[in-house]
Amino acid sequence: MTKIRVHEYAKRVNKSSKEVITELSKMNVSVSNHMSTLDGDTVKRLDHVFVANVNSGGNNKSSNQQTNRQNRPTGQGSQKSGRPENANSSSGQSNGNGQTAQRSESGQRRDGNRPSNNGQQRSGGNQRNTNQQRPAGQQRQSGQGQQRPGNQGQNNGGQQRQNNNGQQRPAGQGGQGQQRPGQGQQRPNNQGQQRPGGQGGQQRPSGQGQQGQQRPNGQGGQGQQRPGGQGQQRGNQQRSNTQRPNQNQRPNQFNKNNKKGKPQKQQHTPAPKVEKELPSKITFTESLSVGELAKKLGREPSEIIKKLFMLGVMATINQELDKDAIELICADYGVEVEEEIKIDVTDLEVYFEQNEEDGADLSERPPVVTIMGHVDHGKTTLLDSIRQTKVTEGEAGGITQHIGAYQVVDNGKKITFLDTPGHAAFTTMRARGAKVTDLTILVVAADDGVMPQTVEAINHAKAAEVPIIVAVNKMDKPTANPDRVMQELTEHGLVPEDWGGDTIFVPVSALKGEGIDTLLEMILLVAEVAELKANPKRRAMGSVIEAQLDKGRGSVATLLVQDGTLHIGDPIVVGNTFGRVRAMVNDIGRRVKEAGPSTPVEITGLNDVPQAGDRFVVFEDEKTARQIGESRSSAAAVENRTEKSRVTLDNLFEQMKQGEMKDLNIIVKADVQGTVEAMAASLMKIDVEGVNVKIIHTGAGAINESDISLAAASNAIVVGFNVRPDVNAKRAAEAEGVDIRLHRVIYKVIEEIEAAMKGMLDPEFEEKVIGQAEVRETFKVSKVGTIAGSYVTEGKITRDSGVRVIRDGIVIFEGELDTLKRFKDDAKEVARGYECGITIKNFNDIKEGDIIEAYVMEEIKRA
Ligand SMILES: Nc1nc2c(ncn2[C@@H]2O[C@H](COP(=O)(O)OP(=O)(O)OP(=O)(O)O)[C@@H](O)[C@H]2O)c(=O)[nH]1
Repeated sequence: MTKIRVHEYAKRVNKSSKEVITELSKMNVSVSNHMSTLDGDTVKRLDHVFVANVNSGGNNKSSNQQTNRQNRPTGQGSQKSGRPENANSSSGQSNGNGQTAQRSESGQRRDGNRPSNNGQQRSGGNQRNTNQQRPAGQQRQSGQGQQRPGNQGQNNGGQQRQNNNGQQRPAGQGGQGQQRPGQGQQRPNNQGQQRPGGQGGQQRPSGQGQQGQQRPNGQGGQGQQRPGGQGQQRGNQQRSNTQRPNQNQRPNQFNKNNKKGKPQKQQHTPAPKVEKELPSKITFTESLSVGELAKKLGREPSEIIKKLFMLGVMATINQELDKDAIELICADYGVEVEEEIKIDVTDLEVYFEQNEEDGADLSERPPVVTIMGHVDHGKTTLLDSIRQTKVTEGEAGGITQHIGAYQVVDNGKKITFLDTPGHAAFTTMRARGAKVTDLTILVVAADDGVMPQTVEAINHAKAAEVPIIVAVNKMDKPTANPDRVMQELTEHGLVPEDWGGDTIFVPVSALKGEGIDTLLEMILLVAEVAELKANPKRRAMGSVIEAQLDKGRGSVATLLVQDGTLHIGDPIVVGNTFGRVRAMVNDIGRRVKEAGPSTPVEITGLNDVPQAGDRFVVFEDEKTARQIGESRSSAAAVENRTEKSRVTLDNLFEQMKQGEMKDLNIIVKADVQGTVEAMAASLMKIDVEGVNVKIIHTGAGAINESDISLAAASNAIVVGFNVRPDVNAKRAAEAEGVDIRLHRVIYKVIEEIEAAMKGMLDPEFEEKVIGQAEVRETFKVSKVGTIAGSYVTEGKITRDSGVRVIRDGIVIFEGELDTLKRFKDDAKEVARGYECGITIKNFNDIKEGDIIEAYVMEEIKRA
């Protein structure tokens, strides 16, 4: 015999689970609850108790059972084949035999009660139902008419109660006897709908009685439902009737919503929970919360939380999970995970990185060339010379116009020259992120040789990893000595091809236009080797060469198209500005409709003035361009308010730790070349794991603006040894946030940088320059020494300040101030704009024009 649960059995024998459990305990069979299973033996033993009781209950009972048994085989074809429990559910109407039996019972009881209650119930309105139920429940529970007057009283009113009681009490077993036929009747009622005809004929009389009672009693829905769902409805009603009394005993087994008339389904045997099928793969960006992951996996969050708990992670439903956690959980479910990388659409660099995959549509593009060199070595003359010889050649009548760049054609091939000579502009653009230049022409005057700015230019080009062609200029001059130039450049790593190196040297005379063709030829050669390519079919992108606000035309920007083709009307984002390309003018002042790769054009139509070096990108539609432009501009405003994160010795270790720094770029400036070299060599020897010291530029003399712009572009630190920054450099360093470290003792420089790299930099005091005075006159006074008649040009000089004497940008003495006087009186401090007399301890070699810098040591408050 199949195993059966206590409650199922209880239903089968029309008893409550409690009764069955009690009986079991009497039999010494221990069961924990109504869900416990009973084996065949126990069932037989129980049958012995319950079925025997039933049988002995009187004629009615036996007839009842007979009716039951008869009903099953005869009335319900489907029941016959199914297990008793399934009989009714197979008919789709009710939940199972056990339940049906109960329902039938209660329904029947109701019917049984009703005939005598009829009149009262009608007048009793809805209470009638409860009225009927309660007795039914009582009868069923006890079979002895243990009515609950209280309940009935509440529901039905005293009169009814009495009547009910009155009816039921005398019914005694007879009441049960009445139930049985009802039970028999019940089934046909339920089944009657399914199988019209069925046993309905026999049962109808009592069934009708039931209906007759219900209808007048205002259970309105029933009347309407009857055609389709009468049996169900009735069943439901009966069920509800049955439930109420049963709720005390089996609170969870019945649906309280049954008033709605929905057929109840198997609630006593909970169906196994059908779990959603797992997805084969899920995707996420950055992270997922536990709740989101659960949703994606189609699982309960609690299940995920449990799994996390097993992995040692205490999580809540809203907790964000990192990639590892997500992967672990998904691996546990056997689900594949993919992280979607979110692209910041407002980052224009992204578009530049993407364009490298164009493949088939790539075609050759003209090289973009910058001319650099020392002052007066002939950069402007060379640019003019190239332009005159080549531009006018092809474009007769074209009025050359300065738009910051121009193109020439040589041997049918174009070359684009950036018209702003000098490395300052070059580096400024680079500092803004623009990698515009493909090639640098280093102009060196043959009569002058390598000069400081020549070296600067070399280092700027090297830092930008741009190949160099050397134009040895002024070859027409009798004093020209190209060999000397070559010799000197060798020392800076530019070795001519003739000498076994790979640098191209072209002797030219910019003034006379000699050697220009060869120079252009060489440019094209280098460009060819570099295989410069672009895709003219795509939307344009590039960089701003220069931009200004024009009174009549508004914002005017010269753009260098680096890839794609720019058209009139294109929606464009330029730096933090946006708009539509309204008008385009080329380098010879002609209006053009489109501009291909490496072409410089001047455009109007932007909402604001961008900056040189800004990137531009054309978008599909104006709305996108506007959105991106606006969000960039607001982001830029926020960024402006926050400090720039250039490397400084103070944040070096932090940056190294975060893996942002692999090279520590240093620019070394010192008073004499020998010191520069010594410094550079010592710095190179610093050996700290994880970071290389890279000297990107060295030079003798004061720290100038160019050093700062190079430092800014290359994220470098400037180390000054016995030198000071000039005014412009100071301003630039402040603006760009470049760290300048000034020293007078070589080992201290090394020590400081090494300590910074090891994260041990812990200076307690910081020097703060408080003012500067210019020596206007000197007085030699015996015993006192030299008095410097000075004028305070900046800040203030105080009695207790330390001083430095600076001559031509070089610190010649550092020491203490001895006396500070205003006229004849000692002064505590002298402010800017006032004259004063200064003497310096142990130093009398002061001269007119010297700068006295006053400083104090301030304690640094560490964060
Ligand atoms: N003899 C001779 N003189 C030249 C040549 N190229 C330039 N010069 C002269 O050198 C001087 C400086 O030339 P620029 O072209 O202004 O030099 P630059 O490098 O542009 O100078 P800055 O703009 O000050 O950096 C001018 O007087 C030119 O005429 C040349 O090939 N031969």
